[in-house]
Amino acid sequence: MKLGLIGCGKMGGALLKGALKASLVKAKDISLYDKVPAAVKALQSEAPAAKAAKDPAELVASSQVVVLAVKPQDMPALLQGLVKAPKLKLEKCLFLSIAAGITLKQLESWLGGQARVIRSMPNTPALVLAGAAAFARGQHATDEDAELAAKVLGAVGVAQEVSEKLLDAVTGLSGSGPAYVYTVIEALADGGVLMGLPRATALQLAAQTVAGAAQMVLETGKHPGVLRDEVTSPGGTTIAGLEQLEANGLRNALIQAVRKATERSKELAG
Ligand SMILES: NC(=O)C1=CN([C@@H]2O[C@H](COP(=O)(O)OP(=O)(O)OC[C@H]3O[C@@H](n4cnc5c(N)ncnc54)[C@H](OP(=O)(O)O)[C@@H]3O)[C@@H](O)[C@H]2O)C=CC1
Ligand SMILES: O=C(O)[C@@H]1CCC=N1
Repeated sequence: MKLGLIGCGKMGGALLKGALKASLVKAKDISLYDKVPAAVKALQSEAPAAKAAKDPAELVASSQVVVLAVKPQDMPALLQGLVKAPKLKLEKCLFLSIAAGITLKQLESWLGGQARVIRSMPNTPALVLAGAAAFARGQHATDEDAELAAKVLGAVGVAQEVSEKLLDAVTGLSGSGPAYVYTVIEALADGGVLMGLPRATALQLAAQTVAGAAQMVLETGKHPGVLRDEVTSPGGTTIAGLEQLEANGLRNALIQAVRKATERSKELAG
C-alpha cells in the first residue's frame, strides 16, 4: 500500500509509527509532508526509507491512501490547494481525514466534490497498537475504501464504521479520552505518593491498574459494575475509596467531560 501522510505531528506520527510497527506498510512506500520540515525529519529518523514529498500535491500523486492529519483550522487551505494543483487526479486516491469536527461534506467540498473521502477519529494509543478509532464514509467512498480505512485504522488498534453523526461523540469519548485517563493515572499516583509510595512505584502501579482494569473489561466481557463489585469487599478498603469518588462526583465529571468535548467537536466544523 502506498501511504501518504500530510501532517506529521502527534496523531499523524502515532498512526504512522503504529502502521510501521504493525507491518501494515513498508517505509519505502510512505510519503510524508509537513509544513514543519523538522516534523518530517523526525518521522524519517524512524523510517529512513520514507520519502519527503516536496509538496502535498507530489504526495497525493504517489499515494493510494492519503492521511490528512493537520489541525482542523488548517484543513480548508490544504485541500483547496490540492484542487488547484495542475494535472492532479484527486479521485485516484482515498483521503482519510483524522481531523476533529471537520465533516465529510466540508472535506468533499474542499476537495472539489468528487473525491473519495473517509472521516475518522483515531487516538494516540495507536502508537502502541492499542488505538480506538471509528470512521464514516463519504458519498464517493466505495466498500473497498471502507475496507482500506478499516485496515489502516485496525492495524493500530480497534476500528469500526459508524454513521457520521456519531463521530463527534467518538471524538469526545475516545479521541480525547486518553487525556482523561492520563489525568486519572496521574491523580491515582498522587494518591499513592500522598500515602508514602515513591513516585515511580506509584506511577507504575497506577498505570498498570488502569491498563489491567481495561483489559479485564475487554477480555472478560463483563460489565465494569460487575467487575467493580468483585473488588469491593463488604466494609473493606475499596468501598471506603469508592464512597469518596461518589462524594466528589467522579462519574459526573467524566460524563461532562465527554459531553463538553463532543460539543467542542461540533463547534470545530464552524
Ligand atoms: N492529538 C490527538 O490526540 C488527536 C488528534 N486528532 C486530529 O489530528 C489532527 C492533527 O492533530 P495533532 O497531530 O495533535 O496536531 P499537530 O499540530 O501535532 O500536527 C499537525 C501538523 O501538521 C502541520 N500542518 C499544519 N498545516 C499544514 C499544511 N497545510 N500542510 C502540511 N502540514 C501542516 C502542523 O504544522 P504547525 O505546527 O506549523 O501548525 C503540524 O506539524 C487534528 O485535526 C486533530 O483534530 C485526532 C485524534 C487524536
Ligand atoms: O484535542 C483535540 O482537538 C484533538 C482531537 C481529539 C484529541 N485531540
